[in-house]
Amino acid sequence: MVLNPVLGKLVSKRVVLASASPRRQEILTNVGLRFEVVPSWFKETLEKSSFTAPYEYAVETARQKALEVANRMHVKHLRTPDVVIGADTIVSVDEQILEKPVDKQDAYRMLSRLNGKEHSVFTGVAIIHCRSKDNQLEMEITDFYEETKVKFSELSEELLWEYIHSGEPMDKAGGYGIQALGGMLVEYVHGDFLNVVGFPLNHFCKKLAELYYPPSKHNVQHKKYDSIPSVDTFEKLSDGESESSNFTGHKDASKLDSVGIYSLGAVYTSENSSGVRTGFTVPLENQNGVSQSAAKLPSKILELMDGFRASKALFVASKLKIFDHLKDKGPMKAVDIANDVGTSVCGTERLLDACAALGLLEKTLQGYSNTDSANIYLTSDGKYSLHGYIIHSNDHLWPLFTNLESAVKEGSRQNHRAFGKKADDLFKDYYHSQEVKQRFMAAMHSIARLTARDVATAFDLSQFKSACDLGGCTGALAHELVQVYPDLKVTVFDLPEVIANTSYFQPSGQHAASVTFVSGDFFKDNLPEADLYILSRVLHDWPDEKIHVLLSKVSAVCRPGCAILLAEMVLDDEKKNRSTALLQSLNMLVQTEGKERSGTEYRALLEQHGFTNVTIRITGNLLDIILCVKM
Ligand SMILES: Cc1cn([C@@H]2O[C@H](COP(=O)(O)OP(=O)(O)OP(=O)(O)O)[C@@H](O)[C@H]2O)c(=O)[nH]c1=O
Repeated sequence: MVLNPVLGKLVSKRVVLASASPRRQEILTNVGLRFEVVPSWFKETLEKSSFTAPYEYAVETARQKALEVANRMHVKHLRTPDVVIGADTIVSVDEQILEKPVDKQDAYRMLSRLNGKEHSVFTGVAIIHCRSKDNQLEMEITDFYEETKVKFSELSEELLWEYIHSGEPMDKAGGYGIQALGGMLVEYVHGDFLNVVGFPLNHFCKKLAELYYPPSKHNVQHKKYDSIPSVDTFEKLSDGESESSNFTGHKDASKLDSVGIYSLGAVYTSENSSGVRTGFTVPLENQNGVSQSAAKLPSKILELMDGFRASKALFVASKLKIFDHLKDKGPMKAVDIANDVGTSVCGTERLLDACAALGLLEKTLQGYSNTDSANIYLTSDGKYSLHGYIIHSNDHLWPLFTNLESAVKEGSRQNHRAFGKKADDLFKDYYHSQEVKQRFMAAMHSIARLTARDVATAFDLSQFKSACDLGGCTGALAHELVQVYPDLKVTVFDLPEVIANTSYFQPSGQHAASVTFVSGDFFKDNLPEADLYILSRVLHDWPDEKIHVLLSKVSAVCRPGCAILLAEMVLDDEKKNRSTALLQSLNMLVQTEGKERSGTEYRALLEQHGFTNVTIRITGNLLDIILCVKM
């Protein structure tokens, strides 16, 4: 649950935490923020002597961490994040900056320096708002730092070594963790405790308040919040505001400009720490005149309750090909669109308005037109069209999901309830009619196009000369692979009824000849020879028993030095963090005998078939990638 309305502003945005620190992830998760974790590859090697104050070093490192991730995601991935958050925590004592110790001796040196003294912990934070315009990444960076003073007691050598041998110091700035055993070393803390742990949550919320809710014009002299505004302030300020997930052009940004806190391109403001804490409740009087707390809007729950309405609005607009119409003819008035697609004017107008409010369309005096992302993702011939998957979601997944309750009660797929017939396996359902088969193939093609770059580039695959994409359907991934690795030859292996229908999806181009199609059933038939076997979104369709059949066949033809590459949504071991993947697992429940699995579960499946050196790359996108070279 999002407790804080300021954090609520991030709910509809794609937020990325550019940090591998489990503490930062926990602090932000605990307050209900939803985000993806994409650890930064920025090496913390800035020249310390070039900074006049230690906090400047922390802020600059935080900026570089966040910038590296924002740039990498923009270049590598198809969806630029809306917000990237980076942070860097350092300990400063006697004008020296202490980061994470490299070994036990280093930890000892650090802790000895801190022994019996007061030191400062600085966390620099950078918040980058991103948007992609004409394929260029535009960023607005805001940053700040927080200082907390910590004093260590006089500690004996014995205790210091005992602490070092616990292993706790190694991944922590200054060589201690105040939140755990290291708490025993500390005499006092002045300032924000969470800042020491790795993330100054309070200051972060104030910064967001400043960004998203700048003071109103009549109050413009108060340029900065030194407290977090109360709920009613937010509601008044945010009245009528639409929460587009693709950042600006969005109203928040124009508000930022109008009050001059920062402006597009003019980058960032820094400020020092401000320690005021205030609560979030708004006092109200009940009928007896007794003060009580106002009910906070459970925005997350309301959003979930409405989720199906938004999905269905998108589905219907896609089915009616409204985005295709607007791409060719927009901007158009509702009445003209209704005439063209043969729908009622009043219904069409409501649908268009809802789509505009959801950020899918733009509404101006001239009429409705597509947003940039509608042109790319929602038109049926868009560069990364999701049209096929949206129609599949509407026509196939929607009826299945209406039977989710039965699926949960019975623990099994619901195809018979949704479509009135029982098929032995998943693909028989899809391939019983030409229409359903083509719809399903278009859906798989949509997702494969969108994810292919990640699958192809998560690992360097240039040592492989041939690959076989098992269940490779239309060949979308195969074509991406041969673009990235021009020397690679890829065989797409899929059921005969699929292979017979792939021609519609083939691109023309110089590498097209490097992709060939072979029909067969990977559970029964011989597999083509290859150096690399790829299973992208295949294993999640099947129960463990069937996966063992498939992996043993792959293992049998896989020579030493050859490899297997899996692309799946990989769950965290505790199965509690990735809602997209966990919902996908429900999707598997309603229609297959498969499920989404954790890294440990995939590792265990692979290891049973001689694939022992498994590397898992969490991409932060739709699919994570697992590579395993056979020894
Ligand atoms: C003083 C103190 C620090 N830490 C951790 O120290 C790391 C600092 O290193 P960083 O470079 O800022 O972050 P990182 O862990 O390398 O992650 P990244 O953001 O990917 O660079 C962060 O983890 C913090 O929690 C604690 O957990 N407790 C404490 O009391």
